[in-house]
Amino acid sequence: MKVIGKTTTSNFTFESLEKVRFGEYVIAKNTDDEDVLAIVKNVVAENEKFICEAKVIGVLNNNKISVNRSPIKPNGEVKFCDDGILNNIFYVKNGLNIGHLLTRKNVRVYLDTNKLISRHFAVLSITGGGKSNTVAVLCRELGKKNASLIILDPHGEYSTLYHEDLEGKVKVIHPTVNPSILSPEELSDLIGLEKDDFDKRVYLEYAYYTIKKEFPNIGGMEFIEKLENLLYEWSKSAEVGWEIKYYNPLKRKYDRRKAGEKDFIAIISLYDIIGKFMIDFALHIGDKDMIEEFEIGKINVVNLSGLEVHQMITLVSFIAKHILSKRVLYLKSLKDINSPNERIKTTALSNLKTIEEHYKIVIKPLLLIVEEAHIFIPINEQTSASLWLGKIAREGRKFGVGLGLVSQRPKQLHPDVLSQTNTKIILRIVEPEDQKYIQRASEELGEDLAKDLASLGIGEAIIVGTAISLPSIVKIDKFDGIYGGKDINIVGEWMGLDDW
Ligand SMILES: Nc1ncnc2c1ncn2[C@@H]1O[C@H](COP(=O)(O)OP(=O)(O)OP(=O)(O)O)[C@@H](O)[C@H]1O
Repeated sequence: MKVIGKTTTSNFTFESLEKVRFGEYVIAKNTDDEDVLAIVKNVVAENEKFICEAKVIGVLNNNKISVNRSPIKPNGEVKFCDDGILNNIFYVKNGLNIGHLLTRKNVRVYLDTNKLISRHFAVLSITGGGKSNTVAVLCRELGKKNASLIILDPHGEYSTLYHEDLEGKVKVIHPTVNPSILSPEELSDLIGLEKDDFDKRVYLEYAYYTIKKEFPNIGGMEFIEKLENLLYEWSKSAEVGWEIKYYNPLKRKYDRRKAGEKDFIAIISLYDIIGKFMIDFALHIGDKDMIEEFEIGKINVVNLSGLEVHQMITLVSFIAKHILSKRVLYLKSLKDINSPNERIKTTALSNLKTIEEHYKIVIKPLLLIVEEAHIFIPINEQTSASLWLGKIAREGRKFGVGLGLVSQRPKQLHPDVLSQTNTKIILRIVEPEDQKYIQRASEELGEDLAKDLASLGIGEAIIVGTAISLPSIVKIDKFDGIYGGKDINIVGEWMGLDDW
């Protein structure tokens, strides 16, 4: 194969008598006689020849790639890059072995585990493109490294996650929340109060602090029942225009408030909402703190299926907030135990004891994978979940809390958070708007790769970012275990009716 026509430092054309495919890796010499690795970006068949346009990747030395500063030697020889060189380029020690180069079945592609997690990542594709399979393969690889994972799973796709390498490592968590450890704000969100429903939110807060004051040790459903009873009493007082007595935590004393018609309406509708919440959410109200259930070194799958969106958002916000804050507190306490200040040291020791007893998962770095991330980090509003997931995206790297966003609606994802995901695993994206949106969120995804997105097959991904040696098209392994992602065989189930 031979270079033809003019060349530059970044592109050249060559002709070949043997077949060359898009995405193929070749080596040519530059004018400093260095080996330059390039990737075929376009092939034109002309009579018996193939005219190929190649894009320079960089100068090859000892399997490392450096910037190419000299034009490709005109009329120089071009040869296929052999698998051995590519395997060395794409191998990463302690990396995640997720698949092979699309054009090279024998070249395995590894992702750098530390860079993938510490700098966050996103898995994006149209529905059916292979996101869940990709996440399952990542779990398989991370499980081998005893990773601490939390998967927030709105469709319950990972509750059936099984692989022989993950024996005993998958823990499915039925999301329960103890309302008495939520903030009044979180509890208002959880029962479905609108952000601007101030009247109800104020009375919920009054009732919340009054019950906390009068029954400091109750939790779970008992706490909600006490709230409901108090609201009922208040509604009776408000109905006849009496005063309402409530505990004010700021003044640390009881206050009184004259209740009128407007208050009565707010209180009685709040009472009804709480009653409905107790019925709809009963299975998710507990007196334990869900965070205590997460186990270190395991894949903790929080099955959110069956919940309403506002309930999912509140639970995800609660998990993200408490995971980050407990991890930060743990690391701070590890430093504070060496403080000369006795009070700081004692507090730190007590915090470490509590965390090591109840919240082991934050003792080591951990990864939070958010499926259907566009629900929780929407472009058009600041939800309580996006507040805390955004904090993890911005600050998590310092504390060893990684974020993995999975979405089939990239352009509905908040751009600030998507752009914080340094590595992008992008499966088939057909919508030009989605392609442009992803491109704006990741500088490595050049025009040439972006236009390939629509032609990717199932499980074929363009991977860009710091966790992969080179931006590449990778065929992700088909997960050789079980997860909930396989398509339902609709006609097979219908035809099976004959046997009913
Ligand atoms: N890398 C792959 N190799 C072979 N088949 C794959 C691969 N990835 C996914 N598939 C198959 O494609 C189908 C859809 O996969 P998957 O559920 O991962 O897609 P998805 O993008 O998560 O879809 P959804 O958005 O509906 O969850 C499944 O039947 C799966 O077995």
